[in-house]
Amino acid sequence: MNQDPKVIVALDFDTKEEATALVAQLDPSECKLKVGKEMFTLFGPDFVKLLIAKGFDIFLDLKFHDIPNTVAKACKAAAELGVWMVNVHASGGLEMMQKAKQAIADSTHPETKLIAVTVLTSMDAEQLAQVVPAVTPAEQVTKLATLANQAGLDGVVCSAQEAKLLRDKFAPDFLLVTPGIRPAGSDKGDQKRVMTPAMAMKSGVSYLVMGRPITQSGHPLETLKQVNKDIA
Ligand SMILES: O=C(O)c1cc(=O)[nH]c(=O)n1[C@@H]1O[C@H](COP(=O)(O)O)[C@@H](O)[C@H]1O
Repeated sequence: MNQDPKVIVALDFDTKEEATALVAQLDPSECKLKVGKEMFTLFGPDFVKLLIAKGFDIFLDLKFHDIPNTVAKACKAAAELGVWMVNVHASGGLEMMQKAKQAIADSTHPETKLIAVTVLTSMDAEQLAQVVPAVTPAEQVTKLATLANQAGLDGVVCSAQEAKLLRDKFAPDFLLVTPGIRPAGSDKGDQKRVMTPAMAMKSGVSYLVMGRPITQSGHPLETLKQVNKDIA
């Protein structure tokens, strides 16, 4: 029984029925689950609590980005739902991340992990240049991860392409959580900075976030089992 599965399945569905039909096939020893903006907006905290009650570790991916006071209170509220992990955007700044971390520490669930999104995996160099000039994705990821580390966060969301760089720079327990994971031959969709599951783990990633390659595969359970085998 694996107490700490490495795959986080992103539940990006617009009906509760589709999500629960998938979840019914899954076991908390095989994967964790991610609830993001779409499902949280549609179905709220009760949906999250239902998944927690089934024994899954839940990554509540709401990517908070606001003034420090607002983000701190939102992170406290998220932690007190009993989720395993919460995230903010590192570009919200050092003070925002420090206050968020402190709010979780002062909450009823201080063990909740807090990580920061660096550069979205859907952005390539060209798209990044439209918002932050004269910097490569790797440089920007490193800069924001350094800030998150300084703020005392548990880790970052980055692409697996930056994982080796960050793994060499930070302590082994600094979590690298990587979306943009695509098994060989699968559709990239809107993801730009991608890597296969096995390569990502070899690069020092802590957890793989996978949505469509599993949920839209037609046989999600088998796909998940194959990924778990590939990274074992
Ligand atoms: O924070 C995230 O989870 C996240 C950050 C990021 O940079 N890129 C990214 O794709 N995500 C999320 O990870 C999931 C990836 O899903 P797929 O592209 O379907 O595998 C989605 O739910 C995204 O919202």
